Amino acid sequence: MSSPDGAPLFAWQTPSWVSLSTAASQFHSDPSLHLRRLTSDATRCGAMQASLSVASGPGAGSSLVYDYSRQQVLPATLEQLFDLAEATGLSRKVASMRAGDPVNGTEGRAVLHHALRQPKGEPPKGPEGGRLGKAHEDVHAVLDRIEAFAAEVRGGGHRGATGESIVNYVAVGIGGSQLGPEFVNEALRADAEAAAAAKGRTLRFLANVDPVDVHLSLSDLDPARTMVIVISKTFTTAETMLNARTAKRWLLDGLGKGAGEAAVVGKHMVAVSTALEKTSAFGIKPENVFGFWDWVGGRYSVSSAVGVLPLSLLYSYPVMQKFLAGAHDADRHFFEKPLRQNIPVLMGLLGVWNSTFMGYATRALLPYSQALKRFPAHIQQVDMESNGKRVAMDGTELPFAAGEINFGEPGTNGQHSFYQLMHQGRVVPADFIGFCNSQAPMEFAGERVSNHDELMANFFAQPDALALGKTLADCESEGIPEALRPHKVFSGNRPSSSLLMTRLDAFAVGQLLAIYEHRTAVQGFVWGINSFDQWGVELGKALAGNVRNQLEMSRKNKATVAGFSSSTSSLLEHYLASGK
Ligand SMILES: O=P(O)(O)OC[C@H]1O[C@](O)(CO)[C@@H](O)[C@@H]1O
Repeated sequence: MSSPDGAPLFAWQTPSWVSLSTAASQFHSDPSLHLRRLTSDATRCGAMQASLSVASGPGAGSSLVYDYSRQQVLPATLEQLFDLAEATGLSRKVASMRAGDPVNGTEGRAVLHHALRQPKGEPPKGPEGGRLGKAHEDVHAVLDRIEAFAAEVRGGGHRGATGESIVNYVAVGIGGSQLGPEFVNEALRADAEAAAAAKGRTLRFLANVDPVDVHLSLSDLDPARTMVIVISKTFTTAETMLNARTAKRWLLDGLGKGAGEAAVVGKHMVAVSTALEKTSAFGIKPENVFGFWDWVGGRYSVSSAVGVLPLSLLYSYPVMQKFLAGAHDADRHFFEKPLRQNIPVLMGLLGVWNSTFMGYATRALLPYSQALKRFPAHIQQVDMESNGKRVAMDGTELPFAAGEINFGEPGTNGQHSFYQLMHQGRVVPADFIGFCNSQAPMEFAGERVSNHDELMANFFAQPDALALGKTLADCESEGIPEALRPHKVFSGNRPSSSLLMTRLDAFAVGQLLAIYEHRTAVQGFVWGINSFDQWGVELGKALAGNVRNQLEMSRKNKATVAGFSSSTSSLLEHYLASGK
């Protein structure tokens, strides 16, 4: 992006930025732009939907409707957002990412998580075919190995050191090496096909270095029937490495005496990493290591071996192939649909509108599906680690706050928790996600139980409660006592979008993942930041290293606490004096 004289042009220097700022002021000051009025316009609402239908393959017959008519936008606002997208080179940047250019500038890396989902035998075409072709071959070489390994373990060909079949899998990893796989695991637990394939097997996630997490993950498992999967892109993450060493000791303690260390590690420990020399140094055999590549960011890695290996052990490889097919379906939609019908683009532009122009810093992810209970946590990392940045691609300080604060819980649980604030306190734009069919429909004595309809009644009602509100006049006409009326008024005009999908199966989980991954990229591209690095996590890690050394020295040699801020020194002294 550059100005006529060739100088770089930042998003905030474009004419669309100025017109969007003006439009936002109007939305905040003009009562005629209240959502109560905007949503009464059926033509406007009808135009504010985009969809994705699947005609054939594993997702055949499913569809996804994205309704954004309850966003505080007019058709003209949307046009201004598309102008901003054009002025900031969104389509060019998306094409660059697809082609494998190093769009992660500070690390000089390509960003190709979409290549992880490209179907076998269909290498990406185009001028970059050579580079992408190699990535495609590498991806499928690993997927083929996962398919064979999962079949071997699940079929009893690969047994433990004492000859028992391995039915428990403990995935040791943190951040992107845990949250994505955990979300997909939860999403499929009640899916009939996945649940049948997982019968008699368990998958747990050990992330926290807290010994309580280690205890809860391992203590009731039989090591003879357990496989530990160490998942770490870098194989240096302090928490994961410590937990991996602890898990190794737990296995050796339980099995090592008869079987010997090499047999125990060889049969019970596998790894997923890009750092193959480090996995060897840890003692994991090369044939038990499943690789991925520096062009897969940790938070974008669930469709690599990071997610596909542990979830194939639990649910079988064919189930995970459906997940990858769903993600690929949404990738194609993102790369090929025009901006105005493109769901991740619409979501991303509305995210920019709400956070940057309307001033709403927070957004809620509200799946009306218990199976998606870990989806908000996963997207929280995808989005906040990607877009929580302070400078533009070239290092220029941003004159606005990029990124959004993401949080969420499944409905209807959240309604009994934080929705009060969303209805009468702060404005929190929300994404409602619902399904036309339940994963677990219930019937007793031939009679359909209405739980899913009850759940979905809330999915449909809440966006209107937020948008339309309830006026003082409504309260009067309901005969509410005067003193109570102000407390029962809902100002409304609170934006949300609704995503309605046919069903939640492995294919749909893949679609949902890819849509939200791409939404985050869109926002980063428009803001002009690098959504694919994460330097902001480094400082805390370095300081923890200093504290770790101090604790060791103080415990061993009674060394006095030195070199910290006075607040930390005082707390450390208290910790050392009071803890064991
Ligand atoms: O997979 P690794 O290298 O252990 O990293 C785990 C997580 O740590 C982070 O680097 C942040 O600390 C994330 O980006 C990443 O997902």
